[in-house]
Amino acid sequence: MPGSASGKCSASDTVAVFTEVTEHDAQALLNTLGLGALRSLRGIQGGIENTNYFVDSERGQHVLTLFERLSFAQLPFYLHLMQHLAHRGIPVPDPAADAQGTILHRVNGKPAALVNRLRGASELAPGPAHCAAVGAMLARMHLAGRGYDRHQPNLRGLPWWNETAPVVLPHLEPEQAALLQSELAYQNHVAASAAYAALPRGPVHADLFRDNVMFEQSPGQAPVLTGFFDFYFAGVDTWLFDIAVCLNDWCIRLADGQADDERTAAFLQAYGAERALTGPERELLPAMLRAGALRFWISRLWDFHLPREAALLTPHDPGHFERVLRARATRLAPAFA
Ligand SMILES: Nc1ncnc2c1ncn2[C@@H]1O[C@H](COP(=O)(O)OP(=O)(O)OP(=O)(O)O)[C@@H](O)[C@H]1O
Ligand SMILES: N[C@@H](CCO)C(=O)O
Repeated sequence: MPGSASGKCSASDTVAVFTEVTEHDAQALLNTLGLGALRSLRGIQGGIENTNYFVDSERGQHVLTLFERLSFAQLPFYLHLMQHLAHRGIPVPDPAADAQGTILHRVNGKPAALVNRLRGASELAPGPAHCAAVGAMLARMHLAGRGYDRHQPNLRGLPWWNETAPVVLPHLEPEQAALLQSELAYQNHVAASAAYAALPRGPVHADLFRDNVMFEQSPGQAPVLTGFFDFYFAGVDTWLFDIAVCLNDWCIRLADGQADDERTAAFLQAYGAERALTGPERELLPAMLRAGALRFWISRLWDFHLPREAALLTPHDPGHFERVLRARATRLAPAFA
């Protein structure tokens, strides 16, 4: 298949990279990590960026990821962040270390990590209780990220929007191009403001959509958040940007891109109970909601019009985030809890 000598096609006969891992390869890694005998190994077909396997060992249930795009040089920031957060009680996958403390490994020539498997499942139709759980855990994660000593900017931040907008603009209708250019100009203006400079910042997830959170749910009980995962767009940015990305997914009606007030209030109230927003954060929330929509509109346009080889089973709909941006640009800020 194109782009992956060792790859095979997924069930949907697409060209996403998927590297075969044998039981022998998996056992060798488990030996390195002191995790005992392999009990089972099963490929996960869901992902579009990486090769993922469920691995059961004598010591527990894990997920093995072979990174198809990220390099050995890029990965330590993400993996050590996950370790830092996990060791501070945030439910995120904790990369298993060998006797020397190494958490980035090599399997079939690819960079690889083995993490604990989170219990539960994603909730793709969240209610206020799910949004509250995500808001509270996001605030706890931000606070737990203080003191993380590696630095990598959000690689999908303002400089990337400025670089990528000219690449996608030729593919847009004039009215869409005007919206993109005016919003970009506005975001450059916001980023140069004193209020923006005063925003608290640190490591952020930056892609905490519904499909990157797990819950366990029993009938009649409140949902229990069992983990955040897929940290491979994380970087150092404003905490408010992370909040905006979440509000734009968890608290939006997917049908029309409009905010859902009840879910928004639940999210913000729960976040604020763990960490009160500062004055500049309250001031800039409407601008950052627009920034969060712009970020995913641009990346989806880029994926849609300039698909990379061996990626993207189904490009996400860029029109959704165009609608979210239009809605955010014409609506007043959400009420604060
Ligand atoms: N630590 C984990 N615990 C439980 N399940 C996991 C874990 N990591 C990944 N998964 C499962 O594997 C699937 C694919 O993982 P992930 O979303 O990270 O794939 P990806 O190809 O890296 O990224 P994406 O498709 O989101 O761009 C997830 O939807 C989830 O079901
Ligand atoms: N969450 C992104 C996909 C990349 O993880 C999107 O919905 O466009």
